[in-house]
Amino acid sequence: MKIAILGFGTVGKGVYEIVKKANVQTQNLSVSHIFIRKNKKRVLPEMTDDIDEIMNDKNTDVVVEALGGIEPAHEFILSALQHGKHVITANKAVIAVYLKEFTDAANENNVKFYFEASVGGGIPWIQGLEKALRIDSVNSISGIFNGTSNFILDQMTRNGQSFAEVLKQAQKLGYAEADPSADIDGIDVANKLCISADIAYNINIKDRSKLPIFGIRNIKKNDVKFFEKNGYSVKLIGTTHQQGNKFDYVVEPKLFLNHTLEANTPDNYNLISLNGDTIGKLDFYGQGAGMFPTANAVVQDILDIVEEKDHLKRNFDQKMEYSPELTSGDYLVRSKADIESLFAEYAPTQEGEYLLIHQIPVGKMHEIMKDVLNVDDSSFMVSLPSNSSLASKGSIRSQEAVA
Ligand SMILES: NC(=O)C1=CN([C@@H]2O[C@H](COP(=O)(O)OP(=O)(O)OC[C@H]3O[C@@H](n4cnc5c(N)ncnc54)[C@H](OP(=O)(O)O)[C@@H]3O)[C@@H](O)[C@H]2O)C=CC1
Ligand SMILES: N[C@@H](CC=O)C(=O)O
Repeated sequence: MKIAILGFGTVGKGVYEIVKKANVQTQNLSVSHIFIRKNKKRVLPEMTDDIDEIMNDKNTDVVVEALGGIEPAHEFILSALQHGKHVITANKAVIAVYLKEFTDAANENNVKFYFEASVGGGIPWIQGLEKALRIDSVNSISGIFNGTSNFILDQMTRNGQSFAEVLKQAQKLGYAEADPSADIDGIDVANKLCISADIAYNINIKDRSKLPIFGIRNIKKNDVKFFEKNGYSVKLIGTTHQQGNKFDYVVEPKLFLNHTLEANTPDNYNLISLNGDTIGKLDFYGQGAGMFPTANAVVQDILDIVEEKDHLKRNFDQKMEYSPELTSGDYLVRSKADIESLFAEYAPTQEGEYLLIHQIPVGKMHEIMKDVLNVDDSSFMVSLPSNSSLASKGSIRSQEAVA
């Protein structure tokens, strides 16, 4: 099977090296082309800057898109599918927007569109979710979906390093996106959660402008210390629940007691959980970012094509409504501005530097936080786990589905 790799960065190079190493399973794979920019030096014989040469090459069976971003990735993926080539991509940004279009194009052209590496890096999460869906309805998904932010929060907690210092390390290690604001502002988690929810509920989330997303850009060493002193670790979490024809969806920092699996998920690792009606809670854990874990997931998809292993068929045509009120929770907010009146309905109490907000609908919390950021753009918020002692003493309670 001949493979063209579009983009020769962290993931593209990883795929190239795994294919070149050729063990028993991969020995029939070879790289036909590597697509690079026009201004780049061609240091390998497979390199080309001519995309048409790849699309028109009848001997190339699979295109691995590892460019990142929306365009030209979207254009090249569609074109490859229309030229009768299977496509594998790790690019969650483009899939989150065009999953249905790519799936339809793959079906029309009788080829495969696989994207395991796009969520959870090396973790077989999409495969696990699809397997669960063969039997169950999956009514919630939650977890740590971003390696860079987990690495940052983990290093800040364990080694007391500053945010800026650790972000640089994550970039050097190849974990961060080309524009790392996607990692730290929660956009990358949002993309991965959209893809997961689309598959789990067989929907096509189109309008993402109203979805509540709050990242870790504003977290300070002192926040991490305060949480630690109270027995908590902070993690950037993506969560979705489904109830009847409604679903919710949120990306936000959340506290976890120090003995929990989430609190003990280190470095670039991800921990993603689903809840199915017969399987119950199922956890998926592994490296969520980095060259070889991600490339491994890409090559696994290629091997599924070689072995003619079909993935679950979804048409993303169920109609479901996003509900900002399906879940409520307790939050801590740190802001230099006088914000108590904004939360007057939700029994705010002062906890040291923080305002503790009780049982507020998640959508409402995020809406008000936009106003808070308008008056102080360094404000930070964190969601509290269910039954947290901090919230009940007035000292930190919870996010619970209003079932
Ligand atoms: N790194 C990781 O751990 C993971 C990454 N991913 C996803 O995989 C994809 C690739 O990520 P990664 O390898 O880290 O990114 P990199 O930035 O390391 O690599 C992307 C490569 O593609 C090249 N490229 C971008 N646009 C073009 C273009 N228009 N024409 C030709 N070449 C282009 C870049 O060149 P240049 O440098 O000149 O811009 C670069 O060499 C992204 O979608 C990312 O979200 C998914 C899971 C994990
Ligand atoms: N930047 C992403 C890469 C993998 O998806 C992350 O840090 O998780």
